[in-house]
Amino acid sequence: MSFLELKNIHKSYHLGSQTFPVLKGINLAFDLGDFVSILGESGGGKSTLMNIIGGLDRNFDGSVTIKGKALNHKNEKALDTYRRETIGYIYQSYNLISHLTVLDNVLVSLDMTTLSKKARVLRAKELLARVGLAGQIKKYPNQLSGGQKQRVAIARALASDPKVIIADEPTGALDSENTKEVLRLLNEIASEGRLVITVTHSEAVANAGTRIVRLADGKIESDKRIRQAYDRQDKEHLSSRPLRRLASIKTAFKHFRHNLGTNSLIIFGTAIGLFSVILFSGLGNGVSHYISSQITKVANPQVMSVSRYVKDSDDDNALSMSTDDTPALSTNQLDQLKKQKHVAKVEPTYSIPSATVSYQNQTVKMRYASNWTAASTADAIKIGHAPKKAGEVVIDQDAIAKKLDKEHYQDLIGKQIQLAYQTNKPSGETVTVSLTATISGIGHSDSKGAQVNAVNTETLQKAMQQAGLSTDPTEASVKVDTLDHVEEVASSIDKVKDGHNRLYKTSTIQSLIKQLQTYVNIATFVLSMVAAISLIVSALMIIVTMFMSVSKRTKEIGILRALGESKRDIRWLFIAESLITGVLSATVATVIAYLAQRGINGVLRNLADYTFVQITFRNVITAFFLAIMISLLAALLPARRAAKLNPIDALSAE
Ligand SMILES: Nc1ncnc2c1ncn2[C@@H]1O[C@H](COP(=O)(O)OP(=O)(O)OP(=O)(O)O)[C@@H](O)[C@H]1O
Repeated sequence: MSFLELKNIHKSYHLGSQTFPVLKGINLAFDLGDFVSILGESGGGKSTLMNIIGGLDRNFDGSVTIKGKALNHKNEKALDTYRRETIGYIYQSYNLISHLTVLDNVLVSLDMTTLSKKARVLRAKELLARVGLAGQIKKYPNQLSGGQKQRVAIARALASDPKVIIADEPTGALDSENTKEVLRLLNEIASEGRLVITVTHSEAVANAGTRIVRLADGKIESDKRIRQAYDRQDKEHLSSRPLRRLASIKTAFKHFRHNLGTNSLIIFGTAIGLFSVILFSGLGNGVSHYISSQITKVANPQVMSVSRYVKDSDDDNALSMSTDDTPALSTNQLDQLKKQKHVAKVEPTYSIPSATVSYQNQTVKMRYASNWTAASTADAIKIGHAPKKAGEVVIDQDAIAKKLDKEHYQDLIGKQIQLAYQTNKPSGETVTVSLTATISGIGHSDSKGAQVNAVNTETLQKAMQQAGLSTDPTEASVKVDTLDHVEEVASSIDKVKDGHNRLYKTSTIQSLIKQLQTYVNIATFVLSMVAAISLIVSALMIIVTMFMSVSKRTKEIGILRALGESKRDIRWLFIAESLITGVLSATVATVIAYLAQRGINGVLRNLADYTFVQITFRNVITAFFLAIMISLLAALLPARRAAKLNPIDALSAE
């Protein structure tokens, strides 16, 4: 039994409806230790036969057997393994990978062996030293002479320790000196117990081997042994494995580096889209935090106001206030509110629409006042303290205090004022409520027009009672134990029923913040859409680049397939390159976004003492996620196309 046998091989090419038979029943048997030359006229089918022997061609009739076992040409994986383990190729045009160094060209094949990284590099260096290129390992193919290139190709063909070396016109492009060296090497390879099959036009080359097979008209014309075959030494063979993923990533990275100029532009273009996503999200964060901080300054978000629910009123509107027609909350109802889960405190809220303040001999009009509750913002009190004790009052700095004593308004603390206002009893009768209180603090609101005038609740209630008014409020302020429970408490109060009728209506400042934040989110979304469009452009850019890369690298794909890489390896090669582009783009985008954040915040700080752009870690992660998704999607089609290429067609690409 011979090592490799061709049995009744028939092969035809089809052009339209025409059939061109090229091989018409080839039967050949090859043994290890032989250096066989196949001679024949041009177009006689030599290369076609080599592609069949080498496991690149699957469409033929007949069979190829290795050690008596037929190769299954239908099984692509089996063919990948066959090429990887058994076959080494040497071509007339060298077919080295231009963006890899001499060493890396040899390592491509070694990356599909089970050797350790160190052993792979060592073997590659040994093989290159054997072909006389020890000093050239860092060079790129275009820095080598033709003879040197062919010697790299020989080293690469031997790298995975294959039993069969197929050499297609290996000396066709070489001068006589280099031809001699290559033939010496091929003989040496055969003498190691390998089978060397070479295709040639040259009688001189053929005569350097051990056996000459002549092809004519698609058949074997003659098969002559001219020298005894070398001794077969069936040595231990290097074992192979599918290509390491990391090796694909490394090759992708090397190609990426090789085209750094173009790739930098693509990265920059893609980064612009990602940068806008990060920056706009950061701006959205900053603005919504700004809005909530401004609102929190005016009111306490942990407190909600509750009034009686009136049908047909514009309920659920966070900004709506109770009106004169709203029924009052009874003491029992205030108790009911206090019993709700997570409620910390319930206080009645009274608003005084217009009052007069008298101090010594002066009288000043007070546009608005209320009682002091948890909803009042302690932040607004600039001098003194809140009117928490009976008989205390806080007055507004500009509207009242400065009018009473322009120069020394601070000295008003501790002084007594009289406050009076008129209101209607339910019967329609007008009454005057008046009280005397000590100024405990002077307030100043940050929001324009708002006045900080507040009377101690107990004091106001007493004055109301004296005027014959009920102290049942139309509104109550309900303080919740923690901010997280505000929504929950509001919805449970809204659900309280008296029989079938809903009793209360809540209004939380949190819903106002939420409402405003919705606007900010909408604005951020619109900006993100703009960013998304530039991301789509970026994705298209990557797709086009990848397609261009596939057509530029068609030959490389053929070479890698011939070396035994599978379709999956090829697909992964392009996906890896696209992913590298995506991840680097996201990195560049993050750096630019942080720089822009610094610049913009620096400028805006002059307008308001606030950091408006607040890029979070989550924004950055989102950008990376988007970049990875985009590059994966962009690589999908080109990578598929690359993987689908027929290795023979790919190899013959210019
Ligand atoms: N993909 C193809 N489609 C159609 N015809 C093809 C194809 N490949 C090769 N042929 C034809 O098959 C025949 C054999 O081609 P092949 O390349 O095997 O010949 P060869 O003996 O290697 O020639 P040369 O010595 O010139 O390289 C030629 O007539 C060629 O035109």
